[in-house]
Amino acid sequence: MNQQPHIPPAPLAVRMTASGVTKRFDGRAAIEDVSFSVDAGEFVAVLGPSGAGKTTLFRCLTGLLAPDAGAVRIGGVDIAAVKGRARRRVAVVFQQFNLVSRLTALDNVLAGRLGHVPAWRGLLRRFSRADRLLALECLDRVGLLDKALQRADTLSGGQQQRCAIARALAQRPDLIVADEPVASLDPAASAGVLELLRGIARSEGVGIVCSLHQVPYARAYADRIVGLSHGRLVTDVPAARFDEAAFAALYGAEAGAGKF
Ligand SMILES: Nc1ncnc2c1ncn2[C@@H]1O[C@H](COP(=O)(O)OP(=O)(O)OP(=O)(O)O)[C@@H](O)[C@H]1O
Repeated sequence: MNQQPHIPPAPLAVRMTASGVTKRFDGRAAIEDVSFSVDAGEFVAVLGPSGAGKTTLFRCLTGLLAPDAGAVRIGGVDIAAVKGRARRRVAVVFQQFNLVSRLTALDNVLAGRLGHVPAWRGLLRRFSRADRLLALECLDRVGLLDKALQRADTLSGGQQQRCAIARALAQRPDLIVADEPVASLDPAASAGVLELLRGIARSEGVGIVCSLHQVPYARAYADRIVGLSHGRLVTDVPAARFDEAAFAALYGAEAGAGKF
């Protein structure tokens, strides 16, 4: 297998735009009037204290929740208006990887093709040669080609997350939404996964939105940082400009500069 697998990049014009997104529960806004965009090839980190609305925002970005006001457009399409397989425009990477433990890494990555193949093929796991080759290329891209036939539950945490990223890539999405993808990993594995995500944004042209708890990771790996506080977007700056004042504005001065 080639050292640098050729996975064709998503069209460069594609990006995510959230405009005026508001979601209320029992009349109370979990997020309110949130607007930001992600360009193709861009890695955007979402920061914010617990309860700020990150989960609600991410559920709106993936189309799982329909906003009460505003819209999320991916490649110009309102994601809340598309159903089922059409949601393949957005791939999700989860904190707990969400792999099928008894399946091989390759079979897990092939699950990323389910939105592209006829339902009967998916049910019978009859994937085409082209799909299998693409899945292998995605495993190669994340450095796991030699683990393709290994059961997912025999992989390390970092390898499992890489496998989940390969599954997301196999979906050929316009946007990858990574929901605290390193919260379950040790520092070395975390750095590897974030490095990989940043590289994928660059080389595959996909947009990446990634929630993180550790501010230093966001500053080190993201292109831009958006900050949510009490459901509102209070920060949207290039990562290099996210300074101690921005940190204090987001988390409160008492949060402690040690976390910066
Ligand atoms: N299904 C729901 N029903 C009622 N209230 C909800 C629901 N989901 C979220 N909320 C409320 O919306 C607000 C934002 O919650 P959300 O889970 O989006 O925050 P978060 O930033 O993801 O927090 P954390 O980092 O702790 O997971 C909270 O006040 C929460 O109680």
